[in-house]
Amino acid sequence: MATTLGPGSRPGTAATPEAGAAADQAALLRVRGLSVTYPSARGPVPAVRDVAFDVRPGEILGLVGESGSGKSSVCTAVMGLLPDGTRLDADEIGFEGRDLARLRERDLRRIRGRRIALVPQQPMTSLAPTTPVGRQLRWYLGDRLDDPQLRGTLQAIGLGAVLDRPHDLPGAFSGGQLQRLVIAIAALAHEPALLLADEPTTTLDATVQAQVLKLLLTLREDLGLAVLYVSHDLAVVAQICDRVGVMYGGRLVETAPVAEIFTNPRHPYTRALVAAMPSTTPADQPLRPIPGTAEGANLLPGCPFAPRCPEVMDVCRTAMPAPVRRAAATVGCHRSGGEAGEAA
Ligand SMILES: Nc1ncnc2c1ncn2[C@@H]1O[C@H](COP(=O)(O)OP(=O)(O)OP(=O)(O)O)[C@@H](O)[C@H]1O
Repeated sequence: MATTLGPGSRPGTAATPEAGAAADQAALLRVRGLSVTYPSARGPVPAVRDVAFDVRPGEILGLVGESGSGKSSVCTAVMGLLPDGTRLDADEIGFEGRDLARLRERDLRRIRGRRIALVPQQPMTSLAPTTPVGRQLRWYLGDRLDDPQLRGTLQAIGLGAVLDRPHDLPGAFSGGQLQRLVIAIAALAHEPALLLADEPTTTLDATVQAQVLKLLLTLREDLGLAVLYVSHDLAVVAQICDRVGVMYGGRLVETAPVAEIFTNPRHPYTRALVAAMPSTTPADQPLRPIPGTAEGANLLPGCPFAPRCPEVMDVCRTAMPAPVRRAAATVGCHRSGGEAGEAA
């Protein structure tokens, strides 16, 4: 697609990832020491534990992991939308020169939706079900909706049906159309620097999913948007991400450029995840699911993957390995990370 979405060009991506301090300084979002603990009748639930990562301008960072690994909680923490009573600890949630972990709600509200926008799993959670779509578009885009160039853009990203039927309610459109509408509103209303997309294609079939992924790539290309893309599906992440963070039991066990996740996975959990993908399994061989379950992994004092790890050592059960930088990757593993790496 032509670059028609708006002014500004893509300010650079992590296609060639840098390691070390230079990369840290270039971060748009810089998360350090992030922990999220929910209260529950059975005691505190440590959902995210001492997580650190960067999202660089114009970069798409995937956050993958199985259900319950803490991906959504990371997004909710960054947005400052954790439920009341939840404990948030963070050395830093740095974004455009401010520490979101230390901002008052009033100041966070000015950033939410404007500089950081959220694309939810279910588009209907951010649309008003009884208000025609045309009116909702106008709420967010105002008079810009009459601009032929913007209308052309909306057409080009597959929202022609929404423009042609402005009086219809959201329920009259397909899930894929509504998800594109929500993404367009999130990206075009204020032109944020960062989009948090939490499993935005989970409920869509493969063809529509591909259209939504293409839209995100277009927005990144044309507006320079950075995206934190949450998914349990490594195959989806492979299609759009520059780098991938792998979560397990509330920990970020590995972060690496997307190609390395597939060709040179360093953490045993990442290796098991890649081996379990249908696309990496020859057609005549059965899938290789990871034995055991992740139940209770977030409560373990050592590496959360230790009980299922084929390479486990005694130390893995008692001490969480410190993340170590190895080339462009960061890995937290006593066996794979500890040899010649540099402390991350
Ligand atoms: N509001 C809450 N109160 C108590 N526990 C919660 C709450 N929200 C999430 N959790 C727990 O925190 C852990 C992490 O949940 P989270 O939703 O962040 O994981 P996830 O990786 O995004 O999972 P999914 O892919 O299923 O959304 C889980 O054990 C979950 O049950």
